[in-house]
Amino acid sequence: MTLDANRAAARRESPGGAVEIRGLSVALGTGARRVEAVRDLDLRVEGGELVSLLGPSGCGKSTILNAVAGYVAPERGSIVVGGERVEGPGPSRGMVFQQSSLLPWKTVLNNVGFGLKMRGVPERERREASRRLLSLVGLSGFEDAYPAQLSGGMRQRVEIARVLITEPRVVLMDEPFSALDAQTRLSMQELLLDVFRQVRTTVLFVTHDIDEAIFLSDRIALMTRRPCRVGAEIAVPFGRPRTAAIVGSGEFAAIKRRCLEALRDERAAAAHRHDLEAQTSA
Ligand SMILES: Nc1ncnc2c1ncn2[C@@H]1O[C@H](COP(=O)(O)OP(=O)(O)OP(=O)(O)O)[C@@H](O)[C@H]1O
Repeated sequence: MTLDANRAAARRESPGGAVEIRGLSVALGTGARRVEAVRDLDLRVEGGELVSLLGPSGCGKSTILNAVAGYVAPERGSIVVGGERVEGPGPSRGMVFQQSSLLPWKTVLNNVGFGLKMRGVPERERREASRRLLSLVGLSGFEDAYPAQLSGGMRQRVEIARVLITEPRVVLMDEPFSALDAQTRLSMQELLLDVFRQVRTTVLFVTHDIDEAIFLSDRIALMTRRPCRVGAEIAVPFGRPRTAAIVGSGEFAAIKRRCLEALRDERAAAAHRHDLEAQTSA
C-alpha cells in the first residue's frame, strides 16, 4: 500500500483518536531549578497513525508524552485527544514506560486485567479480555506467572497488553524497548508492528534510535534541543504490513540519511542560538 492509501486505511479502520497539540509550552521545576522543557510545540497525529518523536537525550520528549498523558500541566497551549481537551490523566490515554510498571505481587493475567478491575468490569469478562490480549502479544500460557519470572521483553509484552485492554484512544510509548538487548528489541519492534496491524490505534512513540523510528513509524517528528519543538517532519513511505526486510533497502538508508542531516542541521542551529544568547547576555 502507498503511504496515502495506508493513512486513509488507518483512519477508516482505527479506533484511535487524533492528537492535536497547539502552542504547547511546558516548564519543569521551580525557582533557580526551573527548566523550560517544551516551547510553542505544534503537532498533529491522525487517528491510527504511528508517529515517533526522535531527538537528543534530554530535549524534552518524555515531557511531551507526560503532558499528553495529563501528568504535567502546560504553561501555555492545548492538547486535544479524540476531540476532548486534556485536563489531567484519563482513560483516553495509555502509557508504556521504559521501566516495568507491573505489580510484582499480581500474576500476569491479573496485571493485564487490572485496568478493567478498576472500572468495575466483572471477573469473568476481565479474564476473557486479558487472555485475548495476552494471546495478541504472544504470551498465552504465561497467565499465572509473576512479573519477576519473566524476561525483560516478556514484561514489556505484558505492559502493551495491560495498556491496550482499556482501549485508549492513543497509546503513549516512552522508549519502551531501550532497556532491552538488541535481539529482543528487534523482536519487540516486530511484535509492535504486528499488534499495531491488528489493533490500529494511534501511537505516539518516543525514541532516540533512528532505525527504530523509521522501522515503526508512518511519520517521524525530529525534535529540537531544549526547549523542545518539532524541527522537521519526515514521512516514512513504507506501507503496512512491513517486515524487517525494509531495513536493508536503499529507501530505508535514504530516510536515515535525511534524519541524520536534519539532526545535524539542528545541532548547528542550536550552537548558533547558543552563541547569539551568549553575545546578548555579555
Ligand atoms: N522535575 C524536573 N525539574 C527540572 N528539570 C527537569 C525535571 N524533569 C526533567 N527535567 C529536565 O527537563 C529536560 C527534559 O526532560 P525529558 O525527560 O522530557 O527529556 P527527554 O528528551 O525525554 O530525555 P531522555 O531521552 O534522556 O529520556 C531535561 O533536561 C531534564 O533534565
